Amino acid sequence: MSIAAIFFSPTGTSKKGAEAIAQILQNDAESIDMTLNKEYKKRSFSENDVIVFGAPVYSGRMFKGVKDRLAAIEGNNTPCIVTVTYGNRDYDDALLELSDMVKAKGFIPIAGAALIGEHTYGKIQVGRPDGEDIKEDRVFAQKILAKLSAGDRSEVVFPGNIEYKNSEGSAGGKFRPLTNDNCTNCGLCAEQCPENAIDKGDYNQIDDDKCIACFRCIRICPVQAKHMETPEYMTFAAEFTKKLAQPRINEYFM
Ligand SMILES: Cc1cc2nc3c(=O)[nH]c(=O)nc-3n(C[C@H](O)[C@H](O)[C@H](O)COP(=O)(O)O)c2cc1C
Repeated sequence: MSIAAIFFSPTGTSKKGAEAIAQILQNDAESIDMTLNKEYKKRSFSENDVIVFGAPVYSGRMFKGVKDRLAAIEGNNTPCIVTVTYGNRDYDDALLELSDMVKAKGFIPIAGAALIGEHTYGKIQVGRPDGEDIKEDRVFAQKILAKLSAGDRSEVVFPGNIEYKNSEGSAGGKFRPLTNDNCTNCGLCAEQCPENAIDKGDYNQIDDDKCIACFRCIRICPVQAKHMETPEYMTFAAEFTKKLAQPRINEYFM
């Protein structure tokens, strides 16, 4: 039996939840990071394996590129746990969409969760998932273990609209990070950009069509050269932070 966490996680919050759950199921669970847009090794899982999927909510949906990345992954009646992480606004149809996506690939969602993570924009639920969230994830994972050991592989039906919102799906956000004079041309941002949107010869240049505004480049830049400190963004971020101040709770389904 192999247990793996498979995730798309530009700023690392979805990774935390998926890995926390997978590690309770098996302490040496594999981590398969599908954040980058590249050719992934084909993987096929059996009915004896268990996969924990994780991805962020983008505009109430899955980012379109998640489906492309999952092309390399195949289940064969493989039980799975679907988790989405969202920034305290709402997860809308994203959990249902991820569940439908993996079902089409041969997985059986026997549990799932909509988890709170720090929002990419503004200062919303900063630091989440925190220690308390991870504790809750672990309690949930213990319940999954009990379900599995009872031989119960019943599928969970998740909330959401059958006709998902935003019919086009999510292509990401509209903000385009800038680069300041701190840049040392180390190239990390371009290497780690999930959609290869940053020009490898000129890190100032961002391909508008490719960038998904995930802000991974801002989070990982070792010298804080990538930023989004425009007056428009700062105004938006302050208002958004105020609007989403009331914390929501993690929701677990089994
Ligand atoms: C383009 C974009 C759209 C987002 N849409 C939503 C949303 O609809 N609802 C929400 O609560 N959070 C939304 N968020 C916040 C992310 O879901 C949240 O920050 C998540 O924790 C990021 O996951 P990651 O760290 O795994 O990349 C959005 C973030 C981005 C970048």
